[in-house]
Amino acid sequence: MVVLSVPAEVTVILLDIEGTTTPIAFVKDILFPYIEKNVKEYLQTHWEEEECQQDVSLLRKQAEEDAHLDGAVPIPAASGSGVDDLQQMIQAVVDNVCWQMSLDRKTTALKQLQGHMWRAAFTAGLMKAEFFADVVPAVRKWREAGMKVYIYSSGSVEAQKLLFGHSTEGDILELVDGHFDTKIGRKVESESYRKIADSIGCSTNNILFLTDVTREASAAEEADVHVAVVVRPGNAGLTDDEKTYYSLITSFSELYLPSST
Ligand SMILES: CSCCC(=O)C(=O)COP(=O)(O)O
Ligand SMILES: [Mg+2]
Repeated sequence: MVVLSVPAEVTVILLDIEGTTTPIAFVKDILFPYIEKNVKEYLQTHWEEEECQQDVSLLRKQAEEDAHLDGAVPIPAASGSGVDDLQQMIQAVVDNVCWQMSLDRKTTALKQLQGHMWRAAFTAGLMKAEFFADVVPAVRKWREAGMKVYIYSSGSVEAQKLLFGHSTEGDILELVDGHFDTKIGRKVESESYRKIADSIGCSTNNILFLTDVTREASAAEEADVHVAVVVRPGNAGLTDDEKTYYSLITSFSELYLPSST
């Protein structure tokens, strides 16, 4: 078995979700289709609620920023009060959400709405989040060795908590010391990792970030965070240069903590 030694200065393990703790297939085949199938009905049912209106406002703001993009779907400002106007508005939001999802965009606006929609499905027991078999035993071991474990995902903090709270391994939320999403910054920007370190109260070089995406690994490394790229079934392939450059693991059990002999 390949073993990757965790540097002694590391006290925090920061985990990506999709492609790292959780199969991409779970996200692409279960979570995302749920949104596409239910978004219209969700908007029709919850439209008058404050939370839904905040989600729509954020999506509209994002749509304005995206106006220059090919195929972008605008969301008109709320105007008339007729039934037809409302249905047109809802359809514009649906089209915008589906357009963003077709590009697998990671905007805070899209992720916030998705998190709110998944709430009902997880709490009703309609969905359980999948984790790779090595994840929970490794996280338990790291914590026993004194490591802190945080999540940094493009999925909203609320969605992250749903996944960890309703998983095939049961409620494993207590295994996580804290959560970060794109509200702290995009995962491909190094400043986000500095802000995460500040928020945790450690130096960036006290953090080891595990992710499947090399652009994220590169941004973290630029901020002096230690990184390893996680290779899982179904993940995007890496170039030969990436395979040579990055420390690679295929299971969390390949991480060796000097303090946990
Ligand atoms: C945690 S919510 C479900 C997954 C998701 O929407 C997503 O964008 C995951 O991105 P990640 O940064 O975890 O690769
Ligand atoms: Mg990922």
